[in-house]
Amino acid sequence: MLSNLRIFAVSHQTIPSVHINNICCYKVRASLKRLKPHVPLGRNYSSLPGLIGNDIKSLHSIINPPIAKIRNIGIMAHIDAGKTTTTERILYYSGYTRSLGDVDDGDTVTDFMAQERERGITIQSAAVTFDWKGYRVNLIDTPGHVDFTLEVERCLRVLDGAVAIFDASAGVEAQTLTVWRQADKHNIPRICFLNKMDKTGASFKYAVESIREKLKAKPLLLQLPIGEARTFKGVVDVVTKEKLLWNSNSNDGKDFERKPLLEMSDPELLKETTEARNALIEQVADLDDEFADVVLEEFSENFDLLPAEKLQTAIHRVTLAQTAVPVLCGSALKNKGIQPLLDAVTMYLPSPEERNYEFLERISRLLLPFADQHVEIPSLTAGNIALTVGLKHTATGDTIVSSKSSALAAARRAEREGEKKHGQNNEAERVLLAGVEIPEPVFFCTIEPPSVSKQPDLEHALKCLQREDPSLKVRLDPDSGQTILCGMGELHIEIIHDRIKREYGLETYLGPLQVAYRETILNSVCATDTLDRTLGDKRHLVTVEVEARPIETSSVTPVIEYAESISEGLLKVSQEAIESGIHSACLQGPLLGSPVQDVAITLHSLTIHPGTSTTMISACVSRCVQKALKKADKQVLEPLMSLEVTVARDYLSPVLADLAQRRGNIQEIQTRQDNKVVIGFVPLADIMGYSTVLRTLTSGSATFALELSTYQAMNSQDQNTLLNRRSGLT
Ligand SMILES: Nc1nc2c(ncn2[C@@H]2O[C@H](COP(=O)(O)OP(=O)(O)OP(=O)(O)O)[C@@H](O)[C@H]2O)c(=O)[nH]1
Repeated sequence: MLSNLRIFAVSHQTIPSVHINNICCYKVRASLKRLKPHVPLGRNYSSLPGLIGNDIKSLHSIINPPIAKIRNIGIMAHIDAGKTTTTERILYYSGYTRSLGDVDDGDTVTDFMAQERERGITIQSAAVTFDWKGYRVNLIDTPGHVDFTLEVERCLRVLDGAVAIFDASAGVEAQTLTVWRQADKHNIPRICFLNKMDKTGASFKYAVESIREKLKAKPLLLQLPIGEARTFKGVVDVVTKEKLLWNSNSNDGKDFERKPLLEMSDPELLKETTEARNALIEQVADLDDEFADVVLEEFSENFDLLPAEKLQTAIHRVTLAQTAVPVLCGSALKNKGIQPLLDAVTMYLPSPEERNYEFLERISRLLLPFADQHVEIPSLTAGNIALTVGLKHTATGDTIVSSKSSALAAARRAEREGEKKHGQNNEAERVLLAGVEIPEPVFFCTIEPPSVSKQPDLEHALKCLQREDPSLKVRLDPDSGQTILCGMGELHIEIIHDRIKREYGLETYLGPLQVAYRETILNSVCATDTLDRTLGDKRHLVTVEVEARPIETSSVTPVIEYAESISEGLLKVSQEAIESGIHSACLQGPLLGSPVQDVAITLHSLTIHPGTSTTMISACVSRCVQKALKKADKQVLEPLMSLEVTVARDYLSPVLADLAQRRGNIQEIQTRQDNKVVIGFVPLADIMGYSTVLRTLTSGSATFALELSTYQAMNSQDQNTLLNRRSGLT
């Protein structure tokens, strides 16, 4: 079955079977005789006799690798930067070809159009597949000439990553800018390869600077060249502190030696590499909070102890996030630096499953429901209701469309037909079906698996249940590390508990049910804080002054304001760090550790020492806001429920008497036939276990409905009792 297949080009030949997430790349030629499969696809390869050219050595790539081991990448650059030469080396080292092709001799694999071979340029994108160290790489060599940008654009749509090749003597050239912008548009993670390091005038420093300045990208220097121009003989791997030297007697560059840099033999190079590695670690830590935490917690004293794998994983994440680009160098013509480039492709560029496409979701079966029976159907027309099976990323309340473009097309149609809903400006929003409004959970309790080994099973069960029921929230207690279940009521949590047992075969233990309180402050307060830490050679210094004041929003999302002097020059990354610090401080109030509601936080002053990481900015702002909240007069807010009890006339009095004891506030008593309907408000803390009590009071004749109305301030006596109870004093 063809499914989730990105078609790059169409062939008139029938393809026996195509596997998901491989790129299908048949060049369409006028004569079928010349049709050349550039991707050996699927099983039954033998059914394509005679289509494999003599220059193609390996057929082991027929076996389909796991998706995590696939890399769909493109090569892009300015004309003549060396894409085709680099591709030829890649094919040779991977075992795809037996000999090295040469653009200047007109015998390359990918430039196979007559015009391409004659002119030594790439016109049409060519695709090849090869294996490298257990990875399947589908590679597209794109044209560098400005006239063929449409071709580049067509390729970029199907790629997961790209290698941008530069002429190291020229740096960023005009066409590089164009394709770079196209790659930006398609959100393609990239690595840069500074080619032609052997050429007179080659300059690593200059090329890196031009990436920084012209492309406005942050280069991550993963290698340093050993020599330049005529003296270029290899590279240093900055991540592992090894030198890679190519054998000058070897014609094809297959042989090279990789050796750790030693103080004795290479003192200067080692010093330079250590400095580059430290700078790289700091740069990556600045861009990746997870890595920053690892560095700060474990390796801040000595970066040399940081394992290469940890740095590589973080570089992979940063590359994927496109907040920086790894830079490598070499000389394709002189056969140097290509093998580490291939390692970098598999290590840092994403697999298809790591990329977000517009529609990934797959429906495996379509069913018509008849109560608890289902009948499988092949298709469905608009207006019907059916069930689907196999959705992995969809949760209750989502709208599924076949693609973003079909959503937009539907929006345009809806607009033409005058069905435009008022107040919704975003085109895509207009086609969304009304989602479900998710109420705030008011109860919580801890949930524990029968043994630690069952924790992953519990997490899986809760994840599935949450997708089905968005009113169920699960979080981790930051202090105890326990899993907390937050739900709409006692019955809700009981049912979840029961479903985990029945449907997932897990016997779990629930802690006592607790009310989800909130907190607020009653007066304006200011606080200042300074965070000063030195990490490696780098000083992180932040000083901040904030004001917290009460406002009326009924929301736990704080309103954030900036003094004019700050907002002017504030970088987006710093602003995000500040806001994340404020949000995290407001999630755990000083009284009960509950979310803080109805506050505005104003940033009055902020000084950031150059080079300070965003993690440090966040941490300092968070600490300062917590300080301010602590200083203020505080108030606990409790959930107030609206209650409706339907009771037979004879039982009205005991029900009212009971509600009076529960701090109930009766608004109205209506008559509905023989019944009385009591409508009012009651604090949640006083209505726990109400169903059992009501059943006893009314001999099972009453029913009730409970819903969160608002959060109200507790009176000081009740608040003190609660605080004392929580702190274990009573
Ligand atoms: N000195 C030097 N020359 C190189 C290197 N790589 C490629 N060249 C030369 O640069 C010229 C262009 O190389 P190609 O590989 O065709 O470049 P391309 O980027 O594919 O060019 P288009 O397909 O036309 O965009 C050729 O003459 C190559 O021999 C290198 O590493 N060093």
